[in-house]
Amino acid sequence: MSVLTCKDVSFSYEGKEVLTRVNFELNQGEYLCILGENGSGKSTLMKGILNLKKPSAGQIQTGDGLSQTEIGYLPQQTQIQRDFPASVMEVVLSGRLNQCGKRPFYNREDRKIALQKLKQLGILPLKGKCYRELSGGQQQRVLLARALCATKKMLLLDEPVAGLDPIMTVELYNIVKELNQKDNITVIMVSHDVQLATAHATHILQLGNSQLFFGTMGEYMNTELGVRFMTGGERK
Ligand SMILES: Nc1ncnc2c1ncn2[C@@H]1O[C@H](COP(=O)(O)OP(=O)(O)OP(=O)(O)O)[C@@H](O)[C@H]1O
Repeated sequence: MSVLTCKDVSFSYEGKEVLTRVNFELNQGEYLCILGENGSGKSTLMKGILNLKKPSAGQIQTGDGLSQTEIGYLPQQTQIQRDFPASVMEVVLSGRLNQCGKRPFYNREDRKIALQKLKQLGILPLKGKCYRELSGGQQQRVLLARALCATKKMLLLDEPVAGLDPIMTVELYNIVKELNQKDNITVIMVSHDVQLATAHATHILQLGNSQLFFGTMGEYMNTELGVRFMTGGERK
């Protein structure tokens, strides 16, 4: 049974369609990389999967025990978010907000999970530090720990390595690979960094305001589009 299904999904802003008829299914433990040029609809689809934007047509369904509120999300970071004046622990704990329901405070279980995720990502010693004083790579680990507080099943990552140096970039992709391969977390990632981002992907979805390709990585590399995109003939 699929964990996520997009059936004939389209999106519009102010009546203008920006993404047309997307169709794909993912199973638990798969790793999808969403590719496409600027403005091709990648972030819009991410918002749809997170239920932050309603499709203008079609349906997005979660299954196999996953609810839409249980998806961990690592958003694209803006400068304002980079300067967020909160402690690392506060940022990570905020990943538990959806699980709090009507409860207006974090409980012991929330704190236990936040500490586990900090430890898992090797950043426990940073827990009392101010988020805005961390390096870009440390900040992304904190945001990943926050996203993991929201889910055991599915992670959505929107440009997770933007602004990171090459070493931190490889480190972050390796962490995501481990979460996918060891913990069987389904991964959906948007990245500009085609070669590295797709290295561990099982599936590719390429958008160009409609669906240009969906299939396995192997199938993608057998298409002219795949070869052109992966070898740099077409950027982003
Ligand atoms: N809030 C909005 N209001 C109106 N149009 C929007 C809005 N957000 C996005 N769009 C338009 O929808 C289209 C798809 O945008 P989207 O951000 O999903 O693309 P993207 O593939 O994520 O781009 P990028 O790689 O630049 O982040 C673009 O033409 C964009 O201008």
